[in-house]
This record gives sequence, C-alpha cells and structure tokens, in this order.
Amino acid sequence: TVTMSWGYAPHNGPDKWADNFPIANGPRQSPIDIVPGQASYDSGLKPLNIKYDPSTCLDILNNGHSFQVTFTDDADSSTLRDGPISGIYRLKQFHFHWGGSDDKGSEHTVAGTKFPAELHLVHWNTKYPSFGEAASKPDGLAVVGVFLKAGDANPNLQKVLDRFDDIKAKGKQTSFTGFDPTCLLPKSLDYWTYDGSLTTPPLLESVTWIVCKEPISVSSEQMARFRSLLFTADGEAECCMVDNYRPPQPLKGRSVRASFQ
Ligand SMILES: O[B-]1(O)OCc2ccc(NC(=S)NCc3ccccc3)cc21
Ligand SMILES: [Zn+2]
Repeated sequence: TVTMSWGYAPHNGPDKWADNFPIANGPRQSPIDIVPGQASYDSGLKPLNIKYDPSTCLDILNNGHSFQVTFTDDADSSTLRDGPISGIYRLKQFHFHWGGSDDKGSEHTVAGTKFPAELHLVHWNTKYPSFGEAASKPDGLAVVGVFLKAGDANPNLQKVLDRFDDIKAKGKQTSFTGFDPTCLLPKSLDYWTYDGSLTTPPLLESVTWIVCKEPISVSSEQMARFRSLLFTADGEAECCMVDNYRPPQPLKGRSVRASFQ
C-alpha cells in the first residue's frame, strides 16, 4: 500500500486527510475548542498522578511532521495514573505543534483563543501489550496537552531546543537522555478532559485527552527556534516546519469535564 504522504500543506493538509482516513469525519475527533463555561466540573475526577523517570529518555527525532522525544516503555518507569483514567499508562513520547507566528499554533483552543504552541505527552494503556495495539482501542491512549504562552524564556524547554541543530531535517535523530519532562508541566495540574483522537493520521479515536488549564511560558526567540526546523529531508527544497496543527473539530455531542471549579 502506498502510504499517503499527509502533511499540513494545501495539497495534503487537514482538509484532505478524510480522502485517505475517513475517520477524519468521525464522532470523536480532536482537537476541539474548549469553552470553559460549558465544561462541567466533575468532583469525581482525581488529581493527575504523573511519575517520570529521566533514565527512560532515549532520543529526539524530526519525523517530518513535528519533533518528538521518545522514551523506553518496556517497564512502568514513566507513568500516568488516576485523573480521568483507570489503570497505568506508560509515557511513549512527547512532541509539539506550533504556528508560523505567535498568534496561532495550538491544536486545542480555549474559547477560540489559539496559543503559539501545544505540547503533547503521549501515554498508552498497559492493559494492552504495546503502543501499537493500544492505539486502536477506545481507552488505549491518554495524552496530556499543555499550552505554551508567549512570555519569559523557558529554561527547561531550552534543553530540548539546544538539540535542534542535530535534527533540523526530516529523518534526523540524535540521542537525548536524562531529561525529565515533569519540568515541562505547569505548576497547577487542573485540567479539562474529553474523549477524542490522534490529531494526525491515522486519526485513531483512542485518546482520553487531558488538557491543562495553565500554560507554560515560551519566549518569541524560542518560538523562532521551533520554526527553524524543516518538514523536508536533506537534499530536498527546504520547507520550514510551521503550522503543523489541525484546527478544532466538531464536538458531536461530547461533554468536556473540568477537574476544577
Ligand atoms: O494527536 B497527536 O499529535 O497527539 C497525540 C498523539 C499520539 C500519537 C500520534 N501519532 C503516532 S504515535 N503515530 C504513529 C503510530 C500511530 C498509530 C499506531 C502506531 C504508530 C499523534 C498524536
Ligand atoms: Zn500531537
């Protein structure tokens, strides 16, 4: 099968994904616009229980759609528990989505507000044997989303950005160890949660979304660094990696719950 070269350009971007991935028009697609006034506070929601082990951090990769930091997930070393989920979910990778300017870039929006970027920490349910298996189950994945807001430089984020010279082009990968992504979480772990999907093909409807209310900071210089990455591989005409976000999708009757009042 010729895997479709999906992307974010007019010819292969979000408006074209349904051609090869009909689930793009499914009942629980992501991202969504979160309207705080319409979210219902659920006192039954537990606080997030996040425990990451920096020794599970493996490498950093430019996959042509974003850059991702990947973790070894053959043990319950870096896990997400409680919150809206049951059982133990293991951290697999984190990545970002961002814009070509500070007025756009996040996938989720808050009452229509776009942030310059959004972090996704991807976890899979250990009731399944692997990430690939879990990715096709309705309770298979749990993704923690964190908004990035323009402001002071973020020294923790800088540790990741300092490796960009090694992964500028699509397919580039370099070792990246000893990083604890807890340092990328906001002070408050108040969150909204709803049932959704991957926001990139194959758009599988297997994600319990957990979107933090509080953003973390990023400076405009740091955002410029994100935009210095390339969608393209060495030898191809250079195309800056920007606007790698899917716009909000129809809620289709879903409810969004809040862990806070
Ligand atoms: O929506 B997201 O951008 O944020 C959350 C999230 C998690 C995972 C992905 N995609 C992955 S891991 N695809 C490869 C794959 C997909 C399915 C099976 C095997 C392998 C994208 C996103
Ligand atoms: Zn993502």
